[in-house]
Amino acid sequence: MQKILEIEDVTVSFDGFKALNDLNFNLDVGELRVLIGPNGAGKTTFLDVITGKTKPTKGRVLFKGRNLRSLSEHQIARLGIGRKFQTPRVYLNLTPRENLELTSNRKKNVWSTLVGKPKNAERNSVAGLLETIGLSSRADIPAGLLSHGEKQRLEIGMLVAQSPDLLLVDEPVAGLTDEETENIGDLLLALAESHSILVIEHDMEFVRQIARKVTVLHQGSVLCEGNIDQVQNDPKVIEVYLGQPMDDSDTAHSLELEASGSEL
Ligand SMILES: Nc1ncnc2c1ncn2[C@@H]1O[C@H](COP(=O)(O)OP(=O)(O)OP(=O)(O)O)[C@@H](O)[C@H]1O
Repeated sequence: MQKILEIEDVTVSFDGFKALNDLNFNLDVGELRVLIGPNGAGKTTFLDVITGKTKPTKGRVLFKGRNLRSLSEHQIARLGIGRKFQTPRVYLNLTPRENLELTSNRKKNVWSTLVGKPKNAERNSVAGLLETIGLSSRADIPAGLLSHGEKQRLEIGMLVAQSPDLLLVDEPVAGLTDEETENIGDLLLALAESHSILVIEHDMEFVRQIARKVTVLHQGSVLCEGNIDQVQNDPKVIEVYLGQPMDDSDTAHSLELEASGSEL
């Protein structure tokens, strides 16, 4: 299977503290993977080394076989990596349609004339995207009037409008209702048919909805990888989530694991 992302022995040190520690990770082309781990496990740093925001102290990050070492964040984004941050960043006074047009146009000016693929362009047309993200009937109202979940879907649409090959999605369902959470899950599953996707998420019910394979990060390394049942029943994972002194948010994470029906 062809790899879209290869992380080889990556360490990131901050003043001697290893936020990532000899990390190895691969993502297949077309795969949808979920990354979980307790607070401070290195999840954000993991995304930062992929986007080039942080450079590895040691090791290599390859995207489509290309070493990203000497590339800037901007160059890496143009190679086809799109990142969605936790809080939606949409233009609230513009409509969803205008938000999507703006993102598509910006890309067109800069880049798509060079790499434009008609099929993708068609799929990513604004009308098609509005349908994909379930906002066709809300396309022409100010985005400020959308619910939090709808804004999240709009921002995912804006990301897709830039035609990335790899989508990095950071905690997309934090603070959403159950129904909105399920909508986001369905959207990511639909996008997974034509993209490689890496999602960071704590909500285990959501992880169960979308994940085929889960990677657990702990102290900057991969602790365990497998399907959701394998991961939730792995003694090492149980220990990490429940066997250590925890702050409040760690407790919240472990409770989510419990609530999801595992044997924890
Ligand atoms: N710029 C930095 N300088 C020093 N330490 C850092 C820096 N960035 C991250 N760290 C440390 O590295 C560790 C991993 O942080 P990171 O934010 O990647 O974890 P995380 O898994 O995303 O956690 P959370 O779930 O709380 O967001 C933490 O202990 C953090 O304090």
